[in-house]
Amino acid sequence: MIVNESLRLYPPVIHLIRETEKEVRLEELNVPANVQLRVSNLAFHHDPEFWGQDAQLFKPERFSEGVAKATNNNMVAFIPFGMGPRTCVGMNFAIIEAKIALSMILQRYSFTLSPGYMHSPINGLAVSPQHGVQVILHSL
Ligand code: HEM
Repeated sequence: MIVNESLRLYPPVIHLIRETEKEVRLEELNVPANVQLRVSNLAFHHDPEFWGQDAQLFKPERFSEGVAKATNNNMVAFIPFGMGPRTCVGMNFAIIEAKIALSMILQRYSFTLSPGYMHSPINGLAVSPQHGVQVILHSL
């Protein structure tokens, strides 16, 4: 739940890139050939229409009954790893790695956010905390 909610609010990749091979019609939009389209998963992830008026809040319990329930079966509402034939090949690896790292830390420590932490996510190669994440570890 925590991993999913983090990926929703702060997807490391904020848009999916596609390029038209030939002219295509997207509803009322005519897109010529050879145009690069950037589809903002970040916008979908923050859309109150999909997530409610509290879309900006960190609420891991949204995912308590799984992704399908959280998104109301809307496939584009939550796509941190993209979708379709070019979906991320590292998705399972990345999720398992995050869970293993978190559980290794939580077996040994509890932690709180340092008062010095400044919330400032920034998009570079991937979204990351601009000033790092300072935490205070408490040995268990
Ligand atoms: C939290 C971690 C990660 C996130 C959020 C992420 C996200 C993404 C996204 C959004 C795409 C584009 C999908 C699309 O265009 O539909 C992508 C593609 C890709 N990712 Fe990841 N990724 C992550 C970790 C990894 C890891 C660990 C690997 C490799 C071990 C990996 C390998 C790839 C590859 C090879 C592609 C290109 C797939 C293709 O074009 O066929 N990713 N990823």
